Amino acid sequence: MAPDLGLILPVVQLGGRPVLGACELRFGAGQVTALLGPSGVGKSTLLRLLAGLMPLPAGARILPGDGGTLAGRIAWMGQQDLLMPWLDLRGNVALGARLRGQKPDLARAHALIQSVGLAGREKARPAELSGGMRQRAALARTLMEDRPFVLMDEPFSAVDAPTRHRLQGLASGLLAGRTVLLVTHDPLEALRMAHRVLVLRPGPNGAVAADLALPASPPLRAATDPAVLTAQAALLDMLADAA
Ligand SMILES: Nc1ncnc2c1ncn2[C@@H]1O[C@H](COP(=O)(O)OP(=O)(O)OP(=O)(O)O)[C@@H](O)[C@H]1O
Repeated sequence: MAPDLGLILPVVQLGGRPVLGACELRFGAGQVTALLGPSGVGKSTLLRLLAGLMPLPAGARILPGDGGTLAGRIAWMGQQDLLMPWLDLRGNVALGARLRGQKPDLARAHALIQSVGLAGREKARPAELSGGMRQRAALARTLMEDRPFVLMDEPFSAVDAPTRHRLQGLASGLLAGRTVLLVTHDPLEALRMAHRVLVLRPGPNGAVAADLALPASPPLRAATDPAVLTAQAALLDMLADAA
């Protein structure tokens, strides 16, 4: 199982204004932690800081539970599939290794393509795939990296609701055992997939408005689960108040 992940942040300033309040967070080992909050609260900023896509402010610390660093141990999946239009599906899934000048493990690529339900489409270019298929390809490419930490920034928001529902199920199974941060605007997605939901709030006075540990039952939860529906209503209220 992947280690847990600690993050200590002072107030994060962007463009001369505070975005994320100071916080000390620990994301559970092998768990999915969902990050919700109003638009602009700093959810993507938090992921970008962890991914090294922006400089850490003075005093910030990233603390993987095994004492190592995050370098080379993060996979990223975003809202856009970022598939290369000139590569076929297999080429896209195996892209990371090729970019690093390594020989891709094509057997692994094939197995992942199968597990996301795209067997037989290996030669298809992205333009020949539906939006949901492209996100499944992006999921396979993310998992191809086989990293313990996975950062997901609204990974399913660009697809229709039934496709999103299926992708949540697929991703939950395939991400098991990894330490995942999932940014989403969708309370139901958070409640179905996550072990824990953090609601972020704007301003400098502490980044976390609510910290919900979800019932012990592992993801994926049923959308019809009464506990999920009650928590969904509470989260929607909380997000509406914070917006
Ligand atoms: N490089 C930057 N320079 C200045 N301001 C920035 C920069 N990056 C982000 N911001 C601002 O920081 C705030 C937080 O942005 P961020 O994208 O993290 O929010 P978010 O919670 O992910 O929003 P959304 O839910 O709309 O995607 C926003 O007001 C944004 O305009």
